[in-house]
Amino acid sequence: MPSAARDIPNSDNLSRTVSNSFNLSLSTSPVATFNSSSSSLGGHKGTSAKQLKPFITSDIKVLLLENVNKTGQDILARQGYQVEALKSSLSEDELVQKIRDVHVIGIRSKTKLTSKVLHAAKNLIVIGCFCIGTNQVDLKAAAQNGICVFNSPFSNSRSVAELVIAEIIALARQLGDRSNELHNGVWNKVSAGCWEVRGKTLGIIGYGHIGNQLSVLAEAMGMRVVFYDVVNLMSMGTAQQVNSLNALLAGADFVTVHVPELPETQNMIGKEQLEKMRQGSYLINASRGSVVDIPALIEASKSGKIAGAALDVYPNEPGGNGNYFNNEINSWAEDLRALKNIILTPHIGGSTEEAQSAIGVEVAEALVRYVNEGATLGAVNMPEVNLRSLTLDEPNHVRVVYIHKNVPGVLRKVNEILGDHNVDKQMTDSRGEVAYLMADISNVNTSEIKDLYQSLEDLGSRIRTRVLY
Ligand SMILES: NC(=O)c1ccc[n+]([C@@H]2O[C@H](COP(=O)([O-])OP(=O)(O)OC[C@H]3O[C@@H](n4cnc5c(N)ncnc54)[C@H](O)[C@@H]3O)[C@@H](O)[C@H]2O)c1
Ligand SMILES: O=C(O)CC[C@@H](O)C(=O)O
Repeated sequence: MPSAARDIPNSDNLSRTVSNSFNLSLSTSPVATFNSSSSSLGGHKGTSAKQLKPFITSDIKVLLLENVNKTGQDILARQGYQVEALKSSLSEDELVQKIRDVHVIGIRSKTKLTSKVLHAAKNLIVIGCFCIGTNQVDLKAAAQNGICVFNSPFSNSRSVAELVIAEIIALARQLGDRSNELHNGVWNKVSAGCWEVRGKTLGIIGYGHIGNQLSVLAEAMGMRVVFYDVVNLMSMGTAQQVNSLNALLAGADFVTVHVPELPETQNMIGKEQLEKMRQGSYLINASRGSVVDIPALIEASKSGKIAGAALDVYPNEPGGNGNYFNNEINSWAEDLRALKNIILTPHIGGSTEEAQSAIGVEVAEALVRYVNEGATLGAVNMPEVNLRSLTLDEPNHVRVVYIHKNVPGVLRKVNEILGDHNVDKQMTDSRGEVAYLMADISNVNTSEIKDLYQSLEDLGSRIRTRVLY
C-alpha cells in the first residue's frame, strides 16, 4: 500500500498526495483512498487481477452483531477492514447512534434495520444477513438508499431439518417431560400417548429449502409426507402436495411450518387452524414467531386437542443470552413454560457449528466482493450484476457503479458522461424501482475522477455513485 496522507474530502476539495492510483468510492461520504492491489476474495488467483478497494481498507468500518461466526469475522479482518464484533443485537436507538460511520453491517435474525436506522446510516453501503431470513431488514428502504443486502439462502437448512426430526420423535415419546421428571428425581415409565413415528403423516407447510430437506429425512424414518405451498413444486421422494392448508391440517399427525415472515403468514396457524388439526396431533414452528398464534396454541394444548408442540421462534425474542424468557418479553411466556409436552428452544434451528461456519464464509465473501468490486451476485434487494475483475494490466481503468432510480433516459445520460472514455464493458439491470449499473472505462486520468463522479452524482436519477479503481 503506498504511503500517503489520507484525504477525507468532500466532493469540493478532493485532493490527493500520491501519484499511485487510488480508489474513490464517493458515496454519500466520499473518502479518497489508495489502491492496494492484493488478491482478496473474488480475484483471479495467480493472475494480475487488480482487487478494487473503494476505501483505504483501514477506513472500512464493519460492525457485526449477534455473534457472527469467527469464519466471517476473519475473512473481513483479512481484508484490512476495521471489524467490531458484538455478541448481541442492538436496539433501534442504539443502532441509530452506532451505525453513523459504519460502511458494512452484519446481523442475524434479532437486529431490526428499520428505515429510521437506515436513514441514520449515512455511510452504509451494504448489509450482510448472516442467516436465511431477511424480514428484519427494511429491504425497500435499503434499496432506495442504495444499500445492498445479502443473506445465506440455505446454509442452515439441514440443521433446521435435523432439529425438527429430533422434535418429532421427542414429542411422540414425550421425551422432554420424561427427562425433566428424572432430572427432578421422578421415575415415570409410561407408554400411554407415546408413539413410533413410522407410518405417521408429517404435514409440511412451506416446501422450500428446509421443507424439502425435512421431507427426505422424514420419509427415511418411515413417515408419510404431505406438503402445502403457495406454489406448485416438485416433491421429493413420494411426498404429496395438497392444494389447501385445511387439507394439510386435517391430514397430518405432525404439522411443521417453514414459511417466511410475510404479511400473509402472520398468525397463519391460529385458533381456527388448530381446530382443523387432528385430535392429539402435534405442531412444530421453527420459522418465525409471528406465524403461530401462541395464546391459541396454549389453549389447544390445555384442551388436549394438541398432544404436544415444539417452538424455536417467538414474536418477541431476547437480544442476547440470559434469563429473559418471561412475561415481560411475551405476556404468555410463563403459561407456555408450564405446559406438558411442549419443547421450547431459543431460536437454535440454524445454530450448529457447520451451519454458522458455512454462513460466515458465504456472507462475508459476498460482502467483500461487493465492497471491493461492486458485484451484487446473491443480493436479495438489488439486481444481480457482475463484471469480470479489472486486472493490473489495466492501470488506468475505472469501475463505475451507479445505483439509480429505474426511470427512462438514465442510460443515455450516463453513457454521455462516460462517453469521453472507452467503455470496455458495461452491465445493467433493474429490480422494481431501483437499477444497478456497472461499467469499466479505460484511459482515465486521476484528475478526471472527481468530475466523472460529480457528473453522475448530479443526475436526478442518482441513488448512489461509487467509483472504484
Ligand atoms: N429457526 C431457525 O433458526 C431458522 C433457520 C432458518 C430459517 N428459518 C426461517 O424459516 C423460513 C423458511 O426457510 P427456508 O429456507 O425453507 O425458506 P424458503 O424461502 O426456501 O422456503 C419457504 C417456502 O414457503 C413458501 N411459502 C411462502 N408463503 C407461504 C404461504 N403463505 N403458505 C405456504 N407456503 C408459503 C414458499 O413458496 C417457499 O417454498 C425462513 O424464512 C426463516 O424465517 C428459521
Ligand atoms: O441464527 C439466527 O439468528 C437466525 C436463524 C434463522 O432464523 C435464519 O433466518 O436463518
